[in-house]
Amino acid sequence: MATDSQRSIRNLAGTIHSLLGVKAHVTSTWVKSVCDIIKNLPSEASSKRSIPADSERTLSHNHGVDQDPDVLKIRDELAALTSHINQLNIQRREVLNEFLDLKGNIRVFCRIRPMGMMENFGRSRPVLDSDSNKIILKLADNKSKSYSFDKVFHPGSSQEEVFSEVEPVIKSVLDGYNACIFAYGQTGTGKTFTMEGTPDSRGVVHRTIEALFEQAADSNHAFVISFSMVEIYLGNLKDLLVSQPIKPTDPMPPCLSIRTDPKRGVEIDNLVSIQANDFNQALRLYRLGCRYRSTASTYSNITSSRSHCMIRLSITCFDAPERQRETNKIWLVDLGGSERVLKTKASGRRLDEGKAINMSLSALGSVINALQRKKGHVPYRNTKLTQVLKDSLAEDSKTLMLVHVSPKEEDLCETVCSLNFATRAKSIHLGNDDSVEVREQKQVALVNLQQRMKEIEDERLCTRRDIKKLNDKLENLSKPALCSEGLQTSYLSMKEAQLNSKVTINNIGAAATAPSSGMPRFMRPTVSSRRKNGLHHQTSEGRDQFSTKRRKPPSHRAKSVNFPVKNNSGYNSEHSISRNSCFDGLNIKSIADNETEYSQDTFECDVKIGFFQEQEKAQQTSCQRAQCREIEKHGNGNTEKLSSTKFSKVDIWLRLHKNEPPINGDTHRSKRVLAFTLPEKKLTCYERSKAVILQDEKRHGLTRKRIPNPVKSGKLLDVRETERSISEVVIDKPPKMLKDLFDEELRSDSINLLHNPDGQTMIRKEDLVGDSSMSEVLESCCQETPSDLDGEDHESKDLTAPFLCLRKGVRLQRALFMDSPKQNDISLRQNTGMYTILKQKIQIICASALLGLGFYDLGFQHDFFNSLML
Ligand SMILES: Nc1ncnc2c1ncn2[C@@H]1O[C@H](COP(=O)(O)OP(=O)(O)OP(=O)(O)O)[C@@H](O)[C@H]1O
Repeated sequence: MATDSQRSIRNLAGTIHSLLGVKAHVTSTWVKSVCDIIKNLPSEASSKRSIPADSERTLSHNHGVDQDPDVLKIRDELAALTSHINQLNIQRREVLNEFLDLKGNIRVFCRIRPMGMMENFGRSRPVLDSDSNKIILKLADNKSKSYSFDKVFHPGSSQEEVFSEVEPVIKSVLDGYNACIFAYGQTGTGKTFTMEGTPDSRGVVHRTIEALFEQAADSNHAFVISFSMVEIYLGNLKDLLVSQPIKPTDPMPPCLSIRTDPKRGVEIDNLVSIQANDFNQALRLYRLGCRYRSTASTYSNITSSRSHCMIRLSITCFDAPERQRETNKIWLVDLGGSERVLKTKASGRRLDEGKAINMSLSALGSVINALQRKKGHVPYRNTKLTQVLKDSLAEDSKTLMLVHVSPKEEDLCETVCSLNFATRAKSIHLGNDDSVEVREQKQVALVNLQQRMKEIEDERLCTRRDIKKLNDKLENLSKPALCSEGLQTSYLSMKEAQLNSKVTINNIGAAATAPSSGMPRFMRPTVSSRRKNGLHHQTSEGRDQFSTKRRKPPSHRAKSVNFPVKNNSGYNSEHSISRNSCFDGLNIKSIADNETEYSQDTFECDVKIGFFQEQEKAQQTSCQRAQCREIEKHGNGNTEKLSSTKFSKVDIWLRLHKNEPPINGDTHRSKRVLAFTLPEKKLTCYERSKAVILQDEKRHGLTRKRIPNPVKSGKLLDVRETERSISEVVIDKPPKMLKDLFDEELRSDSINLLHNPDGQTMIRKEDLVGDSSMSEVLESCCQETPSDLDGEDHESKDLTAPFLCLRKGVRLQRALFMDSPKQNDISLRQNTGMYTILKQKIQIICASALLGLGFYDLGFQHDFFNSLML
């Protein structure tokens, strides 16, 4: 017997190998420690004896509860209801699909933009009439033309109404179908308003993401949802989750190319795709992407999109064989507006952008024409837009087109074009060739299906209510019994264990759904119950996040990004400070120029102090690259290189992307402190190193300056205040330029010195970090703690004080010591670095070349140089 057990322990490694199928992690030490544990286990008899009385009672009690006829009855009922709701889910899916198929794979809605203030006061008159499915165009000579669509939204329609028509598609997406929702129309007709919305009336993107996460959490499957955002600008794909190069020396983002994967359909190589665990995370990513969208002011629209913006949500579900496919996607597309050059009076870059948009829209039109006429060849390859949308316009995908029109008379031509385009799209799968009889039959079938769907939904709702009631009943039956036995603790720990295990089981809504996802589906709280219990992930933060409107007048073009706030629990970019500044409508036109705005939030701040950590760019990019090469392991053990960059955690991505402070293990070199003087607070500024240019500071009353000699100006206290407040706000670092590299070299050898009232020279301790040789020299010259930093008698011996005092009479050997009374900053500099020499040489070469050219231009080539030659 003993030998048997010894043998089985010896074979343990092999058994574990075969069970896990992973040999790499099972080391001999690990096996030994498992053996030790097994050896030290008490014998069967003793273990029986050692069971505490409480546990015995628990077991017997649980046994008792299990045997309780009431409990057994409830459990049976629950099982029956669960199976019933599963049946209803399947029925709902089938009916919905039938409904959508009958409606046509491409469904077209039309939204009429309200007449704006300017138009009401102008001579414009509306030329459209509409009912729920029809638009009637009033043409000249009392003629009219009507267009019918799946739904027409009149100018007063709300965002909710629009989304209610979109929602069925989301159900299909969770059923594994590819889908595409796109907004089409003339410039300024409200495409971005529909897709993006405003903080008060959120658009389709926001609602779709929310509904997707809600429905995923509500389903009995675990979904993995990844977020990507891309724009097609001037015919090129641009990843909106990757910061774009601003300066020539900024690293170029990886090239995005489109290819067709037999399994996954259309794929974009190198496109960043980040797994969002909940709605809030997806929203953060969306917000991040919106900042880089290309927008500009045009004659027709002060916040015109100059590109096609495309959001992709990829949905993966491994445990639902009934789904159409394991991974599917939904594209949410805000197309650029079609525009007439004569009308928009565009020139330069605006003109190029307009041309590129029109070209791709006309290519989309060609694709739709070909699909409508059922041509063999569909010209998908003509533009990036049609290439990307190829599999979303295919047979088994659901496409929604939201065509936008203007009611104005002067836009009649564009309105007719848009409506014709939409009509062609609408007829792609419904087929114009259907006879009237067939169409009528379809209409009847649609009404029936709609009715059936409603019935199923109602039944589902009732069943869910019943399940909830039974669940509560069951819990009430077990809970008091446990309490009476004094076993509340073990009950709670059991619950806790459940919660912990569930976090790993369920990928969706890690934080918000955690407390429930380990339970069977019917026991989980619904989205609304979570909201009631305060567990819902969408807190007011979510709203705040969204409240940052993408669009800014071009005057707010800026380089730096947002200001994530550090809270007690760490850095949290969700607290980005974002107040939409009032828009100076009068200035807009004059500022409109050939620059395209990359919407960013720099100016939206009531920030007092900014601070950022300079992370190694190289480290960041290499890290990104490493993730680009992420390998996905499949069940069969094979590995496959993923086509797109995948980040499994949104927080890691955001941290890397925003240069947020490292959490663990990340290295960083130095800190920069920016401080601003706010007019109302008169908070003094302090800036330790080179200025970072924030273009819009002045507009918002922010001024930035180097602190004058802090002691002389009595501002030393403020410096310390600044020190204390550093942790409040984080801002991004602009990318480095060649010039920055020169400066960096100087900076590495430069130390800022300050003076206290005793005339002592002080060095910030922080400055000593990083350059060990310099630190040693300086530390040898320093005495700990300044005698009096702020005139108060407090803690002058505090070793944590941020300053060191130089001992009197010390001479620093490594540098030139400039101690002019007018000079506020005293710097030690060594200008002997490689970059400095290189810079000097380049300057000399440039100067010589310019001199030579100057002489040549002055005509010396004949007299001066020729005479030299002779
Ligand atoms: N249904 C609507 N209700 C209220 N305001 C609207 C509506 N539609 C559009 N607007 C307003 O009209 C203006 C232009 O809208 P928007 O920027 O969405 O147009 P667009 O079609 O996206 O233009 P472009 O193609 O140039 O980007 C915005 O100020 C927007 O708020």
